[in-house]
Amino acid sequence: MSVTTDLIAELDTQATPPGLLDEGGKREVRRAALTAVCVPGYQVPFGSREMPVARGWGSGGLQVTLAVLGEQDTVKVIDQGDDAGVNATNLRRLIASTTGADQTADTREATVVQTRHRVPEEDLAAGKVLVYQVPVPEPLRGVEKSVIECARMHAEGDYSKIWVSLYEDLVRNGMITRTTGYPVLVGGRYVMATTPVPRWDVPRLNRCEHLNLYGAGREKRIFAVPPHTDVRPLTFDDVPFEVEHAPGAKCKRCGSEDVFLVEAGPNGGYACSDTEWCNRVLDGDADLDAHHERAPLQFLPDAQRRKGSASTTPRIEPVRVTGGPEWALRVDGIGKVHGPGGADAVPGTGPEAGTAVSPATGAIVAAWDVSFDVAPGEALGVIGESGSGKSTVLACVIGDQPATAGSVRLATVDSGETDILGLDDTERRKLRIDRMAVVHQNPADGLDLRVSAGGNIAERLTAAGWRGYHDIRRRAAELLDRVEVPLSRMDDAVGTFSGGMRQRVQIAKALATEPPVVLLDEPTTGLDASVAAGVLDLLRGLLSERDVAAVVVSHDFSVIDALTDRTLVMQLGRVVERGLTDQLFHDPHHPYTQRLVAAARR
Ligand SMILES: Nc1ncnc2c1ncn2[C@@H]1O[C@H](COP(=O)(O)OP(=O)(O)OP(=O)(O)O)[C@@H](O)[C@H]1O
Repeated sequence: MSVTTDLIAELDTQATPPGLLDEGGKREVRRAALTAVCVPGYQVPFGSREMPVARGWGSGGLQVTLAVLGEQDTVKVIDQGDDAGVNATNLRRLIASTTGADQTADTREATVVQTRHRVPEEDLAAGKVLVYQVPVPEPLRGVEKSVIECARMHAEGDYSKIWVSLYEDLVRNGMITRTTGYPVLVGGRYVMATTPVPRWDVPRLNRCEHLNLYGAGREKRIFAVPPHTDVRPLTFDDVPFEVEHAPGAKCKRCGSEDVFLVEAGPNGGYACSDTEWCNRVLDGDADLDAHHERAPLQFLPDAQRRKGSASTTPRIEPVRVTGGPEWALRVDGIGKVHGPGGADAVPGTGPEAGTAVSPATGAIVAAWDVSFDVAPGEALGVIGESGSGKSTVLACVIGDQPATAGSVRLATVDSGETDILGLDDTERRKLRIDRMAVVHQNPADGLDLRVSAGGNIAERLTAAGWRGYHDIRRRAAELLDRVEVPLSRMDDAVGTFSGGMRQRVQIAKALATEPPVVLLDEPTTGLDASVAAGVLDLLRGLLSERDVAAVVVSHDFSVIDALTDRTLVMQLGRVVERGLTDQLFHDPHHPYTQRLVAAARR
């Protein structure tokens, strides 16, 4: 803090205080803060300026405070809960000397309070502003590394990864142990990190009277909880949110029990974290009844409440339609051209031309004019050598690649009337929750290997709206049992599993929401022959006992023969033969099919 201290000493000698933040900068902060107030919980980007404190140590909070303070304001700064700490004292003096605002240590007198770790025990009245110094604004940090993916998840309200992190915490510790930065749903829309306050302060934000402004200098974000906004801590229906509290703990100095307590030091015991409140209680200058009434006592830990309470989450029924088309999935004329020309690149490619490369444009015609449908309870095989275009067709169907031509319909979407290729990315991603599941060749593409087997299944279930912790565990156990993963491994990270077990977990996850369509991309490639045979057996059983429509993509006729009823044979992006799998296997007509069958028989 020596830079800050020197600066303050210099500022103290000047008659007219200079500004630390130019007026343009303040305006930008105020504009961002206004947007943040209009969209509660949303992180608004702003052009964070250099401040005489390190980024991550309060520069965001300082900029917000400087931008909102006027000369008639009175500012208070707390660090941890204490007005007298070095950081708090220096920031308060710096703010007062550069803005002309009055300074105070009394929350009742302050119009703007800057804080790092606490909401003051004295509730802030309407019209007051609480500014937070935010070190980590992103609630998805820790569950998602990509900033772009975090933005997508916020935009789509896709918070299943946060739910999985809460699930994993419960599995490991029997309770949610997360302390600061507890995730909350603000205004029913955005998940926000309540950084850096303890869980004790989280319920106190709900429908509070004052304005909360959060400034993150390093991450260049401002967000807000305006007065009277709903702030709900994320928790499962059957796992109550709890604040930190040790039974019987009270402040050694003032005797308060209904406050946030910290350990008192080497001699043990507890003390108020909010030193102003503690002093006022000792001086008889605190409204104890009003404080007690608003303390988050209904959230005190209660082991009885934690055990076996029933969830209110209704069971999600498999999505099925009656009276619609006979097929569950219908693909018409799918085509994909990599490179220039679109449909104009197609002539001169395909099996007859002996190439997938367009003579006209040089583009690769990965697939063209591929059509099929699959009925509930039926499995369709798509077979071809490497490079024949089968994965491309699958990628177009699931939305991983935009198709150049064709249409894809699901009976469960608008009774098959809507071409799902015309839906936007968000809508297509939602279809993958309970309408259409994929089992990837590489389990790492379908699973988070750091998360437990149960947690991976929980991700799909929470995305589908499941909010009962015990229901989720029961469902995950049922599925893992069905795919023959020992239940003793349910809470182990999938990264510690063998390839065959990972594939089984991926299959369990794909089936978790009973989707009517399942797409399997080389489901046994990469597994040892005996392990692959076990997975094939399992899939055969699962597909026959469920009313799903399956598409199985493989280069191996023995996989197709084991699982499917009908098959398409693909070569250089085109379907060259189709028919009943049995027939194709025993009486292949096309020379290419004959080669594939011969290879499988060898
Ligand atoms: N992004 C891309 N850019 C250019 N060409 C591509 C791209 N992706 C695939 N291709 C080409 O499209 C053709 C079909 O590829 P695809 O991966 O669909 O075949 P596949 O039958 O699934 O093969 P594999 O079994 O090896 O995955 C191949 O010639 C491939 O090189």
